[in-house]
Amino acid sequence: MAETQEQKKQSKVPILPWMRSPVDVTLFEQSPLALLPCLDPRLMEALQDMGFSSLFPVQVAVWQETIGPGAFERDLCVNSPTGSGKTLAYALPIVQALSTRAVKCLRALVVLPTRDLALQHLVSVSMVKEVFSAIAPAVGLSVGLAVGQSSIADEISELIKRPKLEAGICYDPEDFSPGLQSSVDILVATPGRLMDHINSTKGFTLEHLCYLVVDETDRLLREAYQSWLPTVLQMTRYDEGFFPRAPTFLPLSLGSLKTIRRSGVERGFKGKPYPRLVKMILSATLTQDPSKLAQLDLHHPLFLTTGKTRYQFPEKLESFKLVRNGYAFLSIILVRLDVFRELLKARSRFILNICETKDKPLYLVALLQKLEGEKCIVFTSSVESTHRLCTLLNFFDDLPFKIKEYSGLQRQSVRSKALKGFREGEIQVLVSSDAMTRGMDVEGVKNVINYDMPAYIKTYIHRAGRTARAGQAGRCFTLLRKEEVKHFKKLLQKADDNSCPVYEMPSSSVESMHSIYTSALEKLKETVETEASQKRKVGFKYLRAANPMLQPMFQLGVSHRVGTMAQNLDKTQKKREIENLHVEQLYYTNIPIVVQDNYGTNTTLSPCIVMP
Ligand SMILES: Nc1ncnc2c1ncn2[C@@H]1O[C@H](COP(=O)(O)OP(=O)(O)OP(=O)(O)O)[C@@H](O)[C@H]1O
Repeated sequence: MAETQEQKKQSKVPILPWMRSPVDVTLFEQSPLALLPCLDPRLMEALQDMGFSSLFPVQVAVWQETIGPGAFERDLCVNSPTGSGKTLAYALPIVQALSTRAVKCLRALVVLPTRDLALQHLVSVSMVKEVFSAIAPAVGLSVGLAVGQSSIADEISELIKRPKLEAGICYDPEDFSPGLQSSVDILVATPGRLMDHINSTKGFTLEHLCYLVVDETDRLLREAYQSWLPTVLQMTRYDEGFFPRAPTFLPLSLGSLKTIRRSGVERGFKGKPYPRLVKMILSATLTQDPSKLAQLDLHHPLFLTTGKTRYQFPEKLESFKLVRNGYAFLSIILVRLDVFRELLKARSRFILNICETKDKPLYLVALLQKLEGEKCIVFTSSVESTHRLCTLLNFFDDLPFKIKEYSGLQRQSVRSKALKGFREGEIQVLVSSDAMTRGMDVEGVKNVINYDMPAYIKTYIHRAGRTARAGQAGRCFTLLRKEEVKHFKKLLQKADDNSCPVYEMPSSSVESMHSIYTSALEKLKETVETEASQKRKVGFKYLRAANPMLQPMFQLGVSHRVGTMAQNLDKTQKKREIENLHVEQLYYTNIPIVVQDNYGTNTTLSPCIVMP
């Protein structure tokens, strides 16, 4: 078969030698649980309780290299499409391997990206924890979570067994108590919280760690977070000689922590005096960049991938594009001319943005109607447009499906409720920003709609991957403006995919909605104005709460509120992703307010709205 353009391009990109001869996951068959060699019967039962009767190909391939003949001898790099079952692929062998452990201590660490703090990562990280929690107790193992969902004090009491002392933070690294033990065998963590525990939690140690999983590696390697990766690697590195190697780069606060791994053969690495930390890295869009992969210090890595191209879509995913029809567009413009003139006069950037979206909302509504209430996720490019679009859609009267928004602008409780409703089928359409693109697993999502075209192929892959999961069929629609068509074509070529036909949407299906659209736009305009004035008030309210008396509370990790606060205060600051800050300290001065993030960067919040 002739090489495609993308394959030719890829062959010119320098890749690491071990990546040139991968194990092809497509050559593996789905395997019934009963035929899986060495599977612990207790785990088989747990899997059956989850409703799983067989393992997917990627899970079989990883099993072969871990519990099977591969015997964990090599580090694994897995590139497998969204929804192919990567989580269980690493969870099952780790749990099986640890099932014979005699003493409880932290032996497996799974690190996932932070993403929008307090938003998506909590969902996807919790999902990873759910998978472990569904199988680990069957063999007497326990699983913990360190993601900043609860206060650090609560987290510590979950993770560390303290015979006499109550939960608390160790501010003095010298004050190391040997009586403390890990309550968990497996920890699922995000880098920020992991570093908090490494730096401050008495009794938290990685010295027994046997397995390190870096899920969604490409994304995680972008998260430096106080050098979490080199720190973890350093803390788990055993000394080849007899004398402990002094840590060379660790921060002072880590000085008292043990960085030399215990020797032993407990993990059964034949012929090796010291246990090697086994690493597994996984993604649907795994990086091939040698410099990035070098950070992981992989041991004799084995590359497992699906198919020939770097980016693969799920087998049963169909992609379509919706391109604006010239006549329909013109007629809509004519009908809405008055509204647009009005809107253009307005100064609010929200309203100007509405103008830019032109007829897309109408096409979206027509498409949703055609999909007849099937579960859909509609992706937009920002939290603001998520909110506006969802508000607008809800002004279309009599739509026969329920639409909710899912974004970082909402309170956590509201978001959780929306997601629960969506999972349970009470809500059929979820409008979301890219917060939901990675890792999110909601059963029965039949369609993904890119209301705004994704800028990168990786974003497209992860968005589209919310459907067609676990071997199910799914469709991905992308709404395109004329000027976007070329860029979109190029984008798909990166995944070597030219099969994205135009989805026919007759102009008649949108024409009948003109008047209702006009009135919905008017209502949206009013809502946006009302919300803008409310937001100013909210700014005052939050700042009043930022009283110096509350500082200890923030230091104990009640930090999301500060993030939310910042988000509500200043739109330009938001661009710098203030909502993602994990705030360590909050200083209150009259003017201005400064928050400090995990990188040690101070960010000044707009002083003009500070209440004395
Ligand atoms: N052996 C199995 N049998 C049936 N369903 C499975 C099996 N393994 C995983 N699943 C289901 O497949 C879905 C996708 O799994 P998972 O979330 O692990 O995929 P993934 O490859 O990590 O996807 P992403 O890259 O999008 O995070 C989940 O709903 C999971 O419950």
